[in-house]
Amino acid sequence: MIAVHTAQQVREAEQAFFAANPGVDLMQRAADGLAEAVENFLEGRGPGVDGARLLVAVGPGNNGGDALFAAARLARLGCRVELWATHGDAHEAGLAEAQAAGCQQIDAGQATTALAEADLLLDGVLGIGGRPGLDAPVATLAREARDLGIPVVAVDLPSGLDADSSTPAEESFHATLTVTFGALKPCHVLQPAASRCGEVRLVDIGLELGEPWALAAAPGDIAQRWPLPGPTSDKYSRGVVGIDTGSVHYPGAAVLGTVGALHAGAGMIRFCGPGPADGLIRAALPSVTHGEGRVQAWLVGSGWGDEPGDAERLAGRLADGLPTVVDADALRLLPDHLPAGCLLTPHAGELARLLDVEREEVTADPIGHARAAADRWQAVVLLKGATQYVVQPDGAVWLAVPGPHWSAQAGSGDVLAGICATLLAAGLDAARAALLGASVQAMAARRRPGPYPPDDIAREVPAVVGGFEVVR
Ligand SMILES: NC(=O)C1=CN([C@@H]2O[C@H](COP(=O)(O)OP(=O)(O)OC[C@H]3O[C@@H](n4cnc5c(N)ncnc54)[C@H](O)[C@@H]3O)[C@@H](O)[C@H]2O)[C@@H](O)CC1
Ligand SMILES: [K+]
Repeated sequence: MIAVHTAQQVREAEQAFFAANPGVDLMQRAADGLAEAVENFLEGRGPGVDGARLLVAVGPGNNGGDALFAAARLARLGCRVELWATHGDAHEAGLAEAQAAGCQQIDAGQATTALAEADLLLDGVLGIGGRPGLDAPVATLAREARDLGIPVVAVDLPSGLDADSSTPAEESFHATLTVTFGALKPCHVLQPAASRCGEVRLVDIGLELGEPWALAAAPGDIAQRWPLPGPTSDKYSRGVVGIDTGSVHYPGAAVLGTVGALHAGAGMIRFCGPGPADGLIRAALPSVTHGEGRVQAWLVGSGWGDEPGDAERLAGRLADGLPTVVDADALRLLPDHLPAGCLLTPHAGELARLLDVEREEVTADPIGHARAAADRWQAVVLLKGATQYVVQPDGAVWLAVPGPHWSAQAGSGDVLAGICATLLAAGLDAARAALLGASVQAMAARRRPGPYPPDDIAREVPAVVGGFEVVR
């Protein structure tokens, strides 16, 4: 799992480092890592470092300082470097060093001309001390770089972003590569801000960071944690999933959830939903059984619509006291108390309704709202979207492996709820079920980028899971 820390946590670690190591200059470590990353980028992209033309946008703080010391190193390696101090002031020692190494200082007007001929724009305008958004001349440069297709390497984070927020300001740089120091910050991993960062490279500058703000899963984490069958496995030990989803109006959601549960490796599925879906599942998925019986976890809510008797339908399933995935329409009907080990799977709109707030409030602070729901219902919340947040009642946050943007389509959530129910039935706790379920669906979608329907992506899950056995 990859640790994510807030800007404040990084600042505190920096202060502690300076107190313990008074003679060490962290900016030089950052500049070393940054220069090396730019060098690799130029080598990988064709022009190479010798003779490459760099435009460096330098802000007033230490982010600009990092950029200036790195620029000096790159100039000494043969780059032709032009510097624009975007706010007049620039890190004094850094500027002196860059000029001594042969970097040329230019003004705003010259920066536009220099950009057109640059192989790369180094964005050292603002880092973790930046307020969101860009002043007009810098915003213009950022836009021109995009229009001209000039690659941007961002120092620490693309200027204009708030380090701690998933929501990007309208004006920011759009980086091809972001070179960050000490730790990943929320903007590097949370969509849609993360899409402004491009590839993210972390440079270790020796900071000692405490408890992370969140942990982000990588594919290897999922491979290590996925429950695989062994020589003593049978259908009961692998887990029996009870599915009570679908309605007269929405039978498809029930089919999709059942497809998801089956392709994630359920030992057995008992489908207990109403008529139309039951018939469709009988025809399409012959291994699914039908009717009541012993199960180890329930999946409820997907495709229920708004029917009289839904509250009783939910209460009846929760009365079993089993771990339950509560999805979609059942989220509107939550009682005050849920059995231990339940998983709520709202998207932003459903979470907003659950908490009686506007959807925009949830998208502005997804984690805060997911925490509020997890605390109120003492259940794990999987908040779905471009970033999938797994939030536990104690406030801990995990981030699932991200998927391609193609996954944003009707039916993905139904499949995901089915995958999670299989993992609950296999005995995983709700947080692990959510993390693994959301991640494996994303990994399956990554195998088939394109507008494939969610059931096609579900049918890709066995190949991903089969690969876990090989890795372990
Ligand atoms: N904290 C750390 O551990 C380390 C920080 N380093 C670098 O230092 C950076 C942080 O430096 P600073 O704290 O000096 O902050 P920044 O360099 O991010 O920016 C602060 C300056 O920009 C001005 N400013 C903020 N928002 C603005 C806006 N929207 N438009 C115009 N001006 C704005 C502020 O008034 C201040 O003068 C990091 O991002 C990183 O690049 C590295 O040198 C290594 C270690
Ligand atoms: K920056």
